[in-house]
Amino acid sequence: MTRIAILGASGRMGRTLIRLIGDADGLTLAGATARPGSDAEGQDAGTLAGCGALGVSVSTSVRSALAGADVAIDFTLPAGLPGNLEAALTAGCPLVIGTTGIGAEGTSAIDAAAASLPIVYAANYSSGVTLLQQLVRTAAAALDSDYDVEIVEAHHRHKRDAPSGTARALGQSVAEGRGVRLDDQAIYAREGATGERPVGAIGFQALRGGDIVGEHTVMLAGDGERIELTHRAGSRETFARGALRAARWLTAQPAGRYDMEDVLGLKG
Ligand SMILES: NC(=O)C1=CN([C@@H]2O[C@H](COP(=O)(O)OP(=O)(O)OC[C@H]3O[C@@H](n4cnc5c(N)ncnc54)[C@H](OP(=O)(O)O)[C@@H]3O)[C@@H](O)[C@H]2O)C=CC1
Ligand SMILES: O=C(O)C1=N[C@H](C(=O)O)C[C@H](O)C1
Repeated sequence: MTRIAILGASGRMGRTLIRLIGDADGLTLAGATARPGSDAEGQDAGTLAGCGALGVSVSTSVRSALAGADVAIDFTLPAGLPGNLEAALTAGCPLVIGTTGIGAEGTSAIDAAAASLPIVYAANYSSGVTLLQQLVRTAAAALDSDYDVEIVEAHHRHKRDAPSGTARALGQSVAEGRGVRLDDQAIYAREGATGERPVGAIGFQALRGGDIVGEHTVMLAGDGERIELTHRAGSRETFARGALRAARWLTAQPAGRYDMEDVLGLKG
């Protein structure tokens, strides 16, 4: 039995994860957290998730939620990351992190913690997007900068970061395929007299509206043709299933930072 703590239990992803844990063989909910001051504090995590009581109260103490957990899954917001990392390090609890918008500082903090803790970080836990990253790397390596790359993403109206973590990761795949640095090529906004498109630029466009779960298209536009590689998530369960798969896998790994390609065994 793998005992899992969910950090961000009151959120859209947290509640989806708890429902799946409630239904899964071999997984049990060991702890659950919400933001300090949250209305969810003290409620049964299963009741909150809509799958019936599981006997685990939502806590605002990450430390107490990790006591008795084999692994924790963090889908909170960037402000929650430092405290979650600190508590996981103190408890020696492996951590699967899905929070996006964490910036360079958050990435460095994850790298530092991964020196002594097994951590999986992925901006998108779906198998489809993990494969898409590989396809995009291959396409970008095969087609030179005569093909202009634009990455378009669409998400629900509640999303707080833009472009999405997945769009940034796909931009990183393009950069790796082309042997360039994403920071040198990224264009995140266009308005007014922009001038012509710079050769080799990697453009990003973010759409927000309604209940769109998450859609990403990488367009490679050349003269007379264009390729579009698209992933559409129809349900948050696709991310949650991937994160649970990562959690099971992580309990058997040594300290280090891993991604979803490691979990799925896609690295050569
Ligand atoms: N990697 C992936 O595959 C995916 C990543 N995501 C990312 O996961 C994150 C969560 O998404 P989603 O579930 O939609 O977001 P929600 O806003 O629905 O949930 C956020 C959760 O984090 C808690 N929280 C907010 N601020 C803090 C804080 N400062 N400290 C501790 N906990 C906090 C909230 O508690 P409260 O309810 O009390 O405010 C809530 O439980 C986002 O960054 C999103 O981009 C989303 C889907 C897939
Ligand atoms: O906030 C979301 O909802 C999602 N966030 C992730 C991201 O920023 O890429 C993954 C997914 O697209 C849903």
